This record gives sequence, structure tokens and C-alpha cells, in this order.
Amino acid sequence: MSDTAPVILSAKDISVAFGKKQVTFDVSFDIHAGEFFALVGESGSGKSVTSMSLLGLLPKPSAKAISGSAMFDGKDLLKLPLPELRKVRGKKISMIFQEPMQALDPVRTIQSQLLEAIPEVPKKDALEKICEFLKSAGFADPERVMRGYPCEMSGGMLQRICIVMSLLPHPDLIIADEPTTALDVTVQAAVLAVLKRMAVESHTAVLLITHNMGLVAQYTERVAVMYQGRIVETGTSRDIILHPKDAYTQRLIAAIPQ
Ligand SMILES: Nc1ncnc2c1ncn2[C@@H]1O[C@H](COP(=O)(O)OP(=O)(O)OP(=O)(O)O)[C@@H](O)[C@H]1O
Repeated sequence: MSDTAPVILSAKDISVAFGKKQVTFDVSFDIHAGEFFALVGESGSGKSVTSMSLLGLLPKPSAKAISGSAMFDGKDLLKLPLPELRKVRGKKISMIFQEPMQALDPVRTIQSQLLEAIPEVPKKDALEKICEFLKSAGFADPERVMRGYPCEMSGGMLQRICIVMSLLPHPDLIIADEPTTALDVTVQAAVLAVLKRMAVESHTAVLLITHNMGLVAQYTERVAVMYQGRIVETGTSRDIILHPKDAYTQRLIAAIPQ
């Protein structure tokens, strides 16, 4: 996806404070339709706070201490009343978390949870669609997965199920916050490859939150580098990795395993 694709999310000057402590400072970035965009930076740099502010997911008192704007679908997400924001969440913008169990209920079948992602689709069509998506996510026997419970699956399988869940409503954007950090290294690449391929197929943009510049190099088209609550550099992942201007970006790149 190139810069010529329309901008679907425009974050401008987002600053968040918890009490007197300001943790992000004028964070701005644009995400284009269908692109894989990364917000990269070390732990505590403000990546999650930024993405959670977009969806009104920050704990209540701090919600009052957000400034800036995040234009999406003609509306400013930072100013949207909660009921309207809830309609956007999970439909036009979905999320994948580090821990798949954050999104899944341990005592319900996978099928019943996936059906909930597309309540407006008639059940028979929804089941067909779920089956097709599970196959696409690498499950050879989707019916068996659908009958199963989360505890019967490995971490990698659960995260692929979460990818399916996030894509079922055909969102414009998926926010994936460290989606592979909790997984074995050998499984990480497979899960991200599934996310990338399925997002491309459905023309869904992905905001990947990560501390791992290696993943940025391998999977994303554009990147914003965050350090101590500020964006220090934004550009195409290729340009930034080949010609990093900022000293912090240079350190992140030096830490990529050969
Ligand atoms: N609920 C909160 N109350 C107070 N401070 C918070 C809260 N949530 C986050 N912070 C602070 O905001 C800063 C940014 O945290 P954030 O979680 O966004 O970083 P991050 O880059 O996503 O790191 P990580 O990868 O560890 O999640 C940190 O200094 C953190 O301590």
C-alpha cells in the first residue's frame, strides 16, 4: 500500500497525562487504507497509551487529560461519546491484544465467540464465513476448532483465532498491540504472517504496536518511532531502517538480531 491510498486515521498532537505526569507529547501520525503501519519503541515509550486513547480505553480519570484529535471516518474519536465509540470498536476498528485470553472467554466454545463478532449476519452464513476464515488462518479442521474451548488450544492457535475474530466484521483498521510477544519465537513469525496475509486479502489496515524493529522490517510498510512519549521519526519502514536519522532509531536497529 502506498502513500497515495486515502488516509483512514489521522492522529494529531495526541497528549495524555496521568495526574500531573504527562506521558505522551503531541503524537501525530496518519494511517492509510490497507497499510501495515507500526508504532515502535521501547517499553514505557507511550505506544499502548496512544493506541488505547484512540478507542477510549484509558482508565477514566486520565480520559479527561487527553488532548489532540484522531480523525476516523469523518469523526474525532477522542471526542466521540462512549456509545458511539463502542459502535466503532469491534466493527470498524478491532483490536488484537498481547494475551489472546484477554479477548476470549474460557468457558464458551470458539464458535459461539466468533459468531458474536458478526451478530448481524444470519447464522448459517456466519458459520460458513467463520469456517472459511479459520481455513485461511491455517486451521485444517475448522469444525473441530469451532467446537473446542480456548483451554484446548496453544497460544499460537488462540492468537490466530483472535485474528479471525478481529477480521470477521471487515474492519477498516486492526490495532494489534504486541500480538506475538507472549508467543514462542518459532510461532511468532507464523502468526504475523497470517495477520499480514489476511489483512491484505481483506484490504484492512493494521496498526502494529511493537518494541521489535525486526518485525517492523519484515512486515510493515511505514513506521513511527516513539521515544519517551514523543514520535522521533516517521517514514517508510525501508527508509527508516536503511537511513535512520534519529540516534534512538539507530539503537533500535542495531538491536535487531542478525
Ligand atoms: N493507568 C496508568 N496510570 C499511570 N501511568 C500510566 C498508566 N498507564 C501507563 N502509564 C505510564 O505511561 C507511560 C507509557 O506507557 P505505555 O504502556 O503506553 O508504554 P508502551 O510503550 O506501550 O510500553 P509497553 O510495551 O511496556 O506497554 C509509562 O510511563 C507508564 O508507566
